[in-house]
Amino acid sequence: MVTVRFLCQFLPQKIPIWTWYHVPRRFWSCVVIDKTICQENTGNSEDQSKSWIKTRKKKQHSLPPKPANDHLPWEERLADAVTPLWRLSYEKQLQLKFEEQKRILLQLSARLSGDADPLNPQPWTRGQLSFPLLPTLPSPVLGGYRNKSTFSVNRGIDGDPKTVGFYVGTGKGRNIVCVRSDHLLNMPEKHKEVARFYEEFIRQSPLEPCILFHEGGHWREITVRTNAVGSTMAIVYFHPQNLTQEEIQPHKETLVEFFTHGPGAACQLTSLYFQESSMTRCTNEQSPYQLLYGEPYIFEELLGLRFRISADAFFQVNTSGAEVLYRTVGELSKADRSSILIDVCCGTGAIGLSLSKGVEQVIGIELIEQAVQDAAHNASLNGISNCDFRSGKAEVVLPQLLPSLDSAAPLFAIVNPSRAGLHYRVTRAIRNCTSIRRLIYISCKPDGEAMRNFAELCCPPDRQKKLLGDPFVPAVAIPVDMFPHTAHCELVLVFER
Ligand SMILES: C[S@@+](CC[C@H](N)C(=O)[O-])C[C@H]1O[C@@H](n2cnc3c(N)ncnc32)[C@H](O)[C@@H]1O
Repeated sequence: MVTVRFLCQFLPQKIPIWTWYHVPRRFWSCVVIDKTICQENTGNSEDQSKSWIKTRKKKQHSLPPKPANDHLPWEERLADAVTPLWRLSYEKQLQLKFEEQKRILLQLSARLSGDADPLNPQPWTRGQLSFPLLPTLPSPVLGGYRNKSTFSVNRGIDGDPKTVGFYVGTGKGRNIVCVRSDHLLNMPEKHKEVARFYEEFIRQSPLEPCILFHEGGHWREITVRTNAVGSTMAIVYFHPQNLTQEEIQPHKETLVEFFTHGPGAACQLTSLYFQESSMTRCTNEQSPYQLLYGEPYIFEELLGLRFRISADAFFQVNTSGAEVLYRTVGELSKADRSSILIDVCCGTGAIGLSLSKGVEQVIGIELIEQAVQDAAHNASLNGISNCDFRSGKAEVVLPQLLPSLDSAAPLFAIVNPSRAGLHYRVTRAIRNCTSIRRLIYISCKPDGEAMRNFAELCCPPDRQKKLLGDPFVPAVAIPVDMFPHTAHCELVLVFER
């Protein structure tokens, strides 16, 4: 490590990012806090003692430090943090993402094999997978593809604490700097514009920004959502600290005035929401999203369907990339008309609704109440009558639901959890439901908790863990790139038994 650090001093200043790509994970997770990619769930992992469903170990890489870019302008350092592949051709990005997914899947294969017999090496020890990994499917749009962005408020390059952008540096390193996002390739102009005007607004406001909750201050992040026809929803997050409703009210009015009749009117917001929140993230039930101005929802078109999206609801951030993802999932599902599709972590219902024509029934399960209401609304909005969306934690709903369906019709499941993966009760319920012969797992972080889920689905039967059904085996994997220029990639993994 020290040697590598030493040698790095002699490398040219502008080191292409891909030079470092062979040590991707540490590099990838280095600096940025991007809260808009996925909502977290409360995945819990009891029951992880058995050796081959191992608890995720702290990653042990003998890595060089991330490329020294301290000499670069802040904007470039931010681009390196948020969109670390931005210097590469898109072809090269896809190839690197493919290699990274392969690395993860080789890890999975090794894990499923237990302790490999050194006298009888398994294919994956020679870098081969036991199932096909298809090439990474590209995003149809490469620039400004995000339909949702969340901007932070923190100290900027000039030390002004009322700066709106993204972070370079880490909390741990106490070197966070908030940098405006005007140059980021994945961000549409409209998001940048709203962020700029929000900064102008909070700089005029007599209230302080909230940087560390316990240090006081009020103005927090802003989320911007846009759609293809130019609607723009902004959600301002505000820490109330000790202010009363009467004391907050004038600031809400000033915010509305600024964005409807003041300089911010240039953004042409179609919705302005305000959420008082004293936690990193609050659901609508914990602290209601208050509509200060405009339309309550934003609408999106996808695969010929129309979707209503509430402030609290998830929708994939790259709409045309999501079309590729859902089309791929549809092709892989091999569902027949008599089957029931269980759409676990269904959000606003996009997967289930897009596949509903080909199946007898769709049952979606989703934690966020507003998303469930959207999903039900979206079914009727599109004249679809065979979908039933249930609200609650999948780990509570699914173990009750599956036994009641077990012999009703052929079942197949699609799971698309947040980064935290599935609760073990979900994987156990699927594993023990003998009617489910085919499962599609869509993961935005396959080397995280999802790896534990894969092991739970594929391990030999284990009475102690109540994993009784036949094990699944991976059948095919397809990476789908929904996040050009970043290191993120969605992985679609089909399991069969
Ligand atoms: C990656 S999103 C996928 C949403 C949807 N499949 C789509 O493509 O739009 C994950 C979803 O899981 C939901 N979720 C998180 N934890 C959950 C849980 N324990 N039970 C049910 N849903 C959960 C989130 O609210 C979010 O809507």
